[in-house]
Amino acid sequence: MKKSVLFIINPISGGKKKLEFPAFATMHLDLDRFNADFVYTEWPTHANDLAIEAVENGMDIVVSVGGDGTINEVASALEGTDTIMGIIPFGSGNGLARSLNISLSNKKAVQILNNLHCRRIDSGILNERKFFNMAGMGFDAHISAKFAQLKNRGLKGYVHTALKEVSAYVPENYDLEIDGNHYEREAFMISIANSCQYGNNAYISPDAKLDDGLLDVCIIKPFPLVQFPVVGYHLFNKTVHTTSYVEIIKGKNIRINRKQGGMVHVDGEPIEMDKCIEIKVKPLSLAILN
Ligand SMILES: Nc1ncnc2c1ncn2[C@@H]1O[C@H](COP(=O)(O)OP(=O)(O)OP(=O)(O)O)[C@@H](O)[C@H]1O
Repeated sequence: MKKSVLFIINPISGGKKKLEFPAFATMHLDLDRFNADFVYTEWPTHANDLAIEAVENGMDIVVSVGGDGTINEVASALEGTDTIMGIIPFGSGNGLARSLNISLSNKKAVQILNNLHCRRIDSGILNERKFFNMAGMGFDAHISAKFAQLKNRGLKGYVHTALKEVSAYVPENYDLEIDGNHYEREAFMISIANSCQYGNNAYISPDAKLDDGLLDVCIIKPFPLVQFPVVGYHLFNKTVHTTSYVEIIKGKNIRINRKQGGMVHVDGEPIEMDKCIEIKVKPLSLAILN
């Protein structure tokens, strides 16, 4: 029997037009195996509504056509259900797709769906908000909030925003409890990594595995601004965890107390939250075509 598949397309992700996508996907999809439908999101969070509806309607597969934010909305609906997720990377950073080795070529990404090969990955939950690639607080959450206001998405916009904001940013103090152990740290930012990278092959936690039942708490300590290019070099060289600026602690149950409430991000989507953050891992809770 043919599998029903719904493609949920974010028209703005990655700053790329996607008007041709349904015709393109139909051309490369194995139509002996799939009945395909396509829908464009019309507002932020719409992908989540559409994916919830698809699960209720008994769709076999829902494909996110977008970046990590779109994946987050779709996967949040699919996680813990029998509906399988597919990914066509069309974002700015594509962190999860890259970590899963899903090709950035649209044609190859569609052909991956044809194989119907499925794997399960862990997900994280941060104060009731699910995440699948990366969550965090501190500088990157601050940048996510600024970036969300930009019309011009993409790596260039992100780097430009980060460079503009970094000199004025003040590191914060955090109390952490990770699987019962306590730590007090001053940090430029804290990333909770399910996958190994933020996106664009910036590897914050090169050893992180998507299916090990663990999250990697990456504490990025304050560093002199002149070291910014050095830290950047190590990020892209998969060696940042060997520098004195990054400490990584793996765990399942994580509690982080800040001095005051502020921005947090889940898969790059900024959210204002209270000062206490509780994070848990849900092992192997999402099935993905890969
Ligand atoms: N029709 C729409 N109009 C405006 N915003 C939308 C629409 N559909 C989705 N969005 C929002 O677009 C934002 C960006 O999506 P997404 O994260 O997938 O792309 P990206 O940021 O370019 O890529 P990445 O996260 O991989 O860097 C999300 O916050 C999502 O809620």
